[in-house]
Amino acid sequence: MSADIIDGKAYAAGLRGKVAAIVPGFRAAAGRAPGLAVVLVGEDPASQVYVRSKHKATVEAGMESFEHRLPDTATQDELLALVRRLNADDTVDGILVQLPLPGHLDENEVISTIDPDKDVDGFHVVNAGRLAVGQHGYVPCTPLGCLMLLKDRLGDLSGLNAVVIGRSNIVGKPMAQLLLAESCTVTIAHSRTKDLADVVRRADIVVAAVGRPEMVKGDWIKPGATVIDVGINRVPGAEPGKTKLVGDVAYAEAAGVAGAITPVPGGVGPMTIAVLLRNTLVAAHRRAGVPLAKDAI
Ligand SMILES: NC(=O)C1=CN([C@@H]2O[C@H](COP(=O)(O)OP(=O)(O)OC[C@H]3O[C@@H](n4cnc5c(N)ncnc54)[C@H](OP(=O)(O)O)[C@@H]3O)[C@@H](O)[C@H]2O)C=CC1
Ligand SMILES: Nc1nc(=O)c2c([nH]1)NC[C@@H]1CN(c3ccc(C(=O)N[C@@H](CCC(=O)O)C(=O)O)cc3)C=[N+]21
Repeated sequence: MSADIIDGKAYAAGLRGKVAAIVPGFRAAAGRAPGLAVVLVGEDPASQVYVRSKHKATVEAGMESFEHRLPDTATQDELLALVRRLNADDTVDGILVQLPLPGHLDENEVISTIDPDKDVDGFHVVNAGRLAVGQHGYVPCTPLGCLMLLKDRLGDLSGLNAVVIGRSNIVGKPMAQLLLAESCTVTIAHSRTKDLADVVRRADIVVAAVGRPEMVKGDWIKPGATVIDVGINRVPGAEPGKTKLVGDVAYAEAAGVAGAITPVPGGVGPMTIAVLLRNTLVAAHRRAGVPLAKDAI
């Protein structure tokens, strides 16, 4: 048996296309384009790559991209001042501060300073609270992207056993909230979970967000289950000096058992960026008071 491959890259391209198709109507109604500000502190190479692909995708969708780069010597006060300036700037609908920040900076304080209505990452406690109680807000891009792939594949998720491995504020916890809101029976596993393999074996849906290369083995997967691999791990490649990306799931093994599985790369990663554009488009409509049909995006 061989699992269907869930093509996140193709789904994400479709979502970006939908966003791009809605932008002209927003421009006509609001007299400006939706705007996304991305803040990058320091020179981390992986972060630079992400920020560049976000910029490219934003511009391709017809939206305004404002990039702000600060040196890694930037102080907390300088970063907070920039965030406050972006909060006050009416042409900015979404603000994303690329994480992780250099160690001397306080991420929590930075995120708390972002206007929750511009928090298109969905990291502010106000948005985490809105998600927890079922109010409209902004949902973190990666778990929302995972949910879109799951619903596209499975339709109604109610009653399914879902296991989320990882309990971070940006992936695991909001993923569990979303699955709960879809009426799944949700288990959240983490580094202290006992008999993780047995917990995973009960799951109709497995979302792995751990950060450990190929930790989830094929024989942990219930036959026919849907496997969403959030992990992005850079490991040594076949040739010396080269690296490759692998997920948190042992892909080849798991693909022999699962019903469907996301690859790495080409699975969840591209969805994260597409959902960021989607969240920015929604923020622009809400902020400008331009109506957006509920099922438009
Ligand atoms: N595709 C994308 O767009 C994105 C991908 N990622 C990737 O997803 C992965 C997770 O990211 P993130 O949530 O930020 O990571 P964190 O490091 O914040 O969280 C990892 C979680 O995994 C748990 N964990 C660690 N070891 C084990 C173990 N042996 N068994 C079970 N659980 C374990 C931790 O448990 P505990 O809480 O007990 O320590 C923690 O809850 C990373 O590979 C990251 O690169 C992240 C964001 C976006
Ligand atoms: N404020 C903030 N918001 C984020 O959403 C955020 C962040 N900080 N910091 C880092 C993580 C990670 N993240 C990814 C985005 C795209 C891919 C992606 O496009 N991955 C491609 C491959 C990219 C490659 O080849 O390196 C893929 O999986 O196919 C991966 C990971 C967003 N993050």
